[in-house]
Amino acid sequence: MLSGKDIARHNKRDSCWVIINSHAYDVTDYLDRHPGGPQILLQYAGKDATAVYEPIHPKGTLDRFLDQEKHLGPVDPTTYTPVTPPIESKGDNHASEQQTDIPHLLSLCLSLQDIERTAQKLLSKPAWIYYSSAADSLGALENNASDWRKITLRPRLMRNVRRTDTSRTALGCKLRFPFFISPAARAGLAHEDGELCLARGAARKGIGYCVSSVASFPHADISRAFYGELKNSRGSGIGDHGALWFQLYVANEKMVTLERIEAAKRGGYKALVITIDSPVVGKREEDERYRVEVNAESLPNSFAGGSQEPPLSPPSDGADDEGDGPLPLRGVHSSTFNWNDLGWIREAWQNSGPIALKGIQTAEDAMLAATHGIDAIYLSNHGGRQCDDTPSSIHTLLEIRRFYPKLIEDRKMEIFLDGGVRRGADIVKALCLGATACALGRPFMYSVAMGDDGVLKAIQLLSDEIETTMRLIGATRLGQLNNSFVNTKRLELELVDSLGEPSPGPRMPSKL
Ligand code: HEM
Ligand SMILES: Cc1cc2nc3c(=O)[nH]c(=O)nc-3n(C[C@H](O)[C@H](O)[C@H](O)COP(=O)(O)O)c2cc1C
Repeated sequence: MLSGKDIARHNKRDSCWVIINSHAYDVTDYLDRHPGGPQILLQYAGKDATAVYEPIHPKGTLDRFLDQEKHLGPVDPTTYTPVTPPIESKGDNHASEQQTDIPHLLSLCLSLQDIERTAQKLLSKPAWIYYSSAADSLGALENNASDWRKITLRPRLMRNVRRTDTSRTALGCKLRFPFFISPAARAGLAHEDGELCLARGAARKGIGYCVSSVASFPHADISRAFYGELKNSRGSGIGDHGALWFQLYVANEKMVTLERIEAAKRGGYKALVITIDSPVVGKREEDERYRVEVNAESLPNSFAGGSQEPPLSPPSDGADDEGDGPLPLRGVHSSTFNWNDLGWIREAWQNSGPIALKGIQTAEDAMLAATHGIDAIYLSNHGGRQCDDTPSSIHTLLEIRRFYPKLIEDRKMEIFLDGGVRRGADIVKALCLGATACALGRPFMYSVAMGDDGVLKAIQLLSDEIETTMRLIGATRLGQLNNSFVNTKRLELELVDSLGEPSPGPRMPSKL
């Protein structure tokens, strides 16, 4: 068995070992390929990195990304000092007492905002920061929250609205309600069952769940949880509704992307939702601040004199157009991914279901998606976590309506929206303007803090609100919703006067 002393000797760039969960790993050759950058690995060179590693990486990361020969074996735990994050692990409340009374807490949740407030008390500090953070000055996040209110409803009255039908088909799957769970990484930070809670909840209630590439559980387990629950729901009339889709991040290494697509096919995921808004990861300052604090307190000397870069700053000077060389700053996913990569992705997916592009923020890119034969566009600014001061998805929908109305009228491409959706009325507004369905990210992550019951409650709250709003504006079926039910004037004042060229710009062959 190795000892802490053996590991401590490998504390430099030319030989860098770390301890994770009492096992040693040689990451020397992995330094420049590490999506979180080499700096953070070098800070922990020769030391125990478990406390920082664990909350960030999905289970199985070491097996998937680090060659087996670099797994050096167990380290005697009496021979080194584990580094633990000094910051208290829970939020600002008595979480352990409260966790025992989840049913009571849920009974007090009458809206998604209530679920968020309750989750803030239950979640660990790193989980709360990771879920709630957004990019830069939070401008995009604020647009997401405020734009829904700029559209008002125009109720038509004196209609028989006793019975409503809220079902819809999206990406070839039947849904009981016109919303689904947005892909969000690392649900395991909120609950030990993480994504499994979301999968079971979606199946039980007959809604869609688009699972992140970066899930805390293997995609096969999530799919088993979903289809297992769907089978149990048969007979209740719900079992033929519900959908499991796969969100794809195109990775720096083509092999990793191909493996993800294979996992999606094997797991019976019915659509591929490719995220296009993340050539680099946004500058989320709360996340970065937390890491700096943890590192500074665990390793007091590593920031002496402020001379070192914060951990998420790998060298950016060598980034080039060829897709090789060091990763660009915050280059967690592929930064060369472009329209010409759709060819090999399609080939690998082999028509296993529709393909959607997630992260469209302009009418030009919506048009380009149509010319590339994409089945669905998913308007989103990533919950304000990527580029700051970007338009909300409902703003982008209005832009498309103004400049390319045919994209909506033809109904050849389905249209999804997410970002700041917190009320059933928001979803009704989007549907009035031509959206197929809406999705929610953070509210569902917060609901996971209360396990399966939390997820079911979030779905129930939202579906109740949709039905009530439909009745109050005089609609009984989703097909009846149209733009006469909404006043969009305020938000339309903010639209651009003209568009740029809907061309992909300079010719960009695939570099992957
Ligand atoms: C030892 C083997 C390691 C492997 C194979 C590995 C692998 C990965 C992978 C695949 C990602 C991308 C995950 C994603 O897309 O969210 C990542 C991100 C990251 N890793 Fe590691 N990692 C290792 C060790 C560490 C250690 C020891 C630390 C810190 C002490 C660390 C800190 C980070 C950070 C900060 C990110 C960026 C997370 C984000 O902003 O999304 N990693 N790593
Ligand atoms: C914690 C968190 C993790 C996310 N992870 C992913 C991801 O892995 N893939 C992706 O395409 N989008 C990801 N997103 C963006 C969501 O899919 C979605 O666009 C966003 O959360 C919608 O905004 P909302 O949180 O206001 O509902 C993430 C969002 C959050 C909050």
